[in-house]
Formats: sequence, C-alpha cells, structure tokens
Amino acid sequence: MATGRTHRPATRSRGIPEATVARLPLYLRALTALSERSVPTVSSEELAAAAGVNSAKLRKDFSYLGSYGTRGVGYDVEYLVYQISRELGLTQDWPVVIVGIGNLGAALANYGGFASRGFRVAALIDADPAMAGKPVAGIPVQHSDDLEKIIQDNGVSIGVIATPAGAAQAVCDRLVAAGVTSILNFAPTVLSVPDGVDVRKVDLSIELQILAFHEQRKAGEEAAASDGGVPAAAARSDSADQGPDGDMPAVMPA
Ligand SMILES: NC(=O)c1ccc[n+]([C@@H]2O[C@H](COP(=O)([O-])OP(=O)(O)OC[C@H]3O[C@@H](n4cnc5c(N)ncnc54)[C@H](O)[C@@H]3O)[C@@H](O)[C@H]2O)c1
Repeated sequence: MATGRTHRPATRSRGIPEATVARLPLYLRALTALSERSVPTVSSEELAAAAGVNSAKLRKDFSYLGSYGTRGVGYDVEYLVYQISRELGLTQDWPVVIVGIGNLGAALANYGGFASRGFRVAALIDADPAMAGKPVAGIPVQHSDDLEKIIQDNGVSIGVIATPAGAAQAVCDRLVAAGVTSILNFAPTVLSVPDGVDVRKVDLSIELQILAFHEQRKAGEEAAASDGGVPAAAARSDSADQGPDGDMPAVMPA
C-alpha cells in the first residue's frame, strides 16, 4: 500500500505537467465568467489577472494545449473553454458519490457547482440507518451496506469522503475495492490507497494555517522593515504549489 498521495508523475504521459493541470481549473473558472458575459476574446494579461496567475506562465500552460492565441486579438474565449474542458475530461459526465451525509456532505450535495461542471451526484451514502431514504438535495440517502452495489450500478469512478476521520480509511478501502479510482477526501486524515488511485484532499483548516503563517511573517517583515530591514515583498516567497506533506492540496493557493 502506498501513502495517500496523488499517484502521478510530475509530468503526465501526454506531456502536460501536473502544475499546469492544477492551473487549468483556474483558467476555466475565469473563462466561464467571461463567456457568461459574452466576451469573445481575451488577452493573456487579462486572463492571467482574472485567474490570479502570471501571464508568462499562462502562455506556457496554453502552449501545452496547442493554444497560442492571435497577436493583437488574444485568445478565443469559447474555444479555450472547450479546449480546457476537453483536456480536464469535463466534456463527459462523471457520476460522483458522496459518503457521509452530515453537515459537510449535505452542503456538498446541495452545491450546484458540481452539476454545472459535469459532475453528477449519482448517490448519497451514509451509515446512519435513520438517514436511509431521507432526501438531501432531492436525492434519497442510501445506506452504506449497499455501497458496493451503488458504485457498480452507477458506474462511479469518483468518490467524495465526508465521514469522520476514524471512518475514512475503511470507507476509502470499500470504495476502491468497488472500483472507484479517484477520491476527494474531506476527512482530516491521510488515506492509503493502491497505485492507480488518485487522492485529492481538501482541508480548509490547513489553508487557514498557511494564511496564519503568512500573516505572522508579514507582521515580522513589517517590523523588520520599520527597523530598516528587508522589504516585505522581497522577503516573501511564492506560495508553494504543494501541500504540507508534498502532495497537492485540492484547494490551490490563488
Ligand atoms: N476538509 C475540510 O475543510 C472540512 C471542513 C469541515 C469538516 N470536515 C470534515 O468532514 C467530515 C464530516 O464533517 P461533518 O461536520 O459533516 O460531520 P457530521 O458528523 O455532521 O457528519 C458525518 C456523517 O458521516 C456519517 N458516517 C459515519 N461513519 C460512516 C461510514 N463508515 N460510512 C458512511 N457514513 C458514515 C455519519 O452518520 C454522519 O452523517 C469530518 O471528518 C470533518 O472533520 C472537513
């Protein structure tokens, strides 16, 4: 058993680096907003600012997609939305199950942003018998005894874990044994998965701790600057693209 990392080399087989892949959703979010405003084209500088990315990095990222824009015109918004969606596999339907329908699982089930991005919540699963059959976001909760059948019947390859930490590994093992190959883990624990299974974790408290670190550092730098020390901007390094234990956090630094 390997540890709960995203088991992918730094560069994927099709030659797109993981760091670029991690920025594609940021571009897509910015492009979708432009598309909704019927903006036809966008310059690399405008799009980079909207996505919170350096424009040279953006041009390099888009070169991996074979998209170079037109000098003086910029990038065609609709075509880029299509290209990035296709690259991310969003042009197909992805049935997703959410396991653990408490506060967080119910909030995720109610989040409209999954469906609009091609992620259909196919089933909600919980271990509490009292919840079985109760609708959440219009979908009846199913008991975890039926987890394997639910995965197979719905052809699910992506599972979201929103159970307490103590239950997460057992839930993960069952999901994987049933055929799930990608897991989004909200439980505050490191999951062990076999090779070939991708795990992304979301931990808002870790993100807050990173912000607290930067706040503390800014305060120290300001104190040093007022003493004639290193200017704050020079001392601050780029936000790391990696999580604290080396894997990529699902919530990317802006
Ligand atoms: N990642 C984040 O940023 C973040 C934010 C909030 C909460 N969390 C974590 O998300 C998890 C859920 O939090 P919550 O507030 O919704 O908790 P909750 O207690 O409201 O809900 C947990 C649900 O999981 C169910 N459950 C327990 N064991 C199960 C199992 N083996 N199989 C299926 N379902 C099972 C329970 O019946 C319950 O409905 C916790 O681990 C919490 O620490 C993470």
